[in-house]
Amino acid sequence: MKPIEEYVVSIPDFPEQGVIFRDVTSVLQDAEGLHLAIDLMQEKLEGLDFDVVVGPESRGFIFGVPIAYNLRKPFVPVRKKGKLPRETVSIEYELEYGTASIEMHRDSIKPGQRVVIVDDLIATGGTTEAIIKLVEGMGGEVSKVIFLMELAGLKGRQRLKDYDLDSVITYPGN
Ligand SMILES: O=P(O)(O)OC[C@H]1O[C@H](OP(=O)(O)OP(=O)(O)O)[C@H](O)[C@@H]1O
Ligand SMILES: Nc1ncnc2[nH]cnc12
Repeated sequence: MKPIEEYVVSIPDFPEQGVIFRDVTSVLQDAEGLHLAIDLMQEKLEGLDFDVVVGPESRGFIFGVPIAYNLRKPFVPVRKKGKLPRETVSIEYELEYGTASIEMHRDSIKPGQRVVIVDDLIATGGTTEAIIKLVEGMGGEVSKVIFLMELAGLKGRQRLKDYDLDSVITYPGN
């Protein structure tokens, strides 16, 4: 089997000049790549006691749900603004390119619950920082944050230095 890094196709200048887009679809469209990605991410949670997996729309859903299912945990989606039907908590944040607003249902995390956040990629860390604020605002504790890919040059890890963060593939730049 190929190493996981070889399944990722990198596209320069997408969606704008200067960004190197690390395309997760190239991993997903290969049966071995998909299997390996989920297994390697899940390994990062071995021995960890926690209550719930939280993942952001849309690429966080792809990895968060199978990991939650395999470990028999609930999955709580973080959605882009205006999609959730019940009472929400929301927050605005900045991305590597542009700004966004995300929401969670207000009753989705109970005080004291230990949360694992799962996403495909950390760039600036803005998305994860926003999710952490929502989770902690509801009284949850963030036990760990895991990614398939980390763009180390964008310093998301430093931004989230108070949290236990792990990734499968690290790119030194962006
Ligand atoms: O560390 P950051 O700078 O916050 O960037 C990383 C986030 O950006 C991407 O999602 P995006 O908001 O593009 O949404 P998508 O998954 O729907 O494509 C990616 O899936 C992460 O969630
Ligand atoms: N460089 C990048 N590649 C893929 N997804 C991203 N999300 C934010 N930055 C990204």
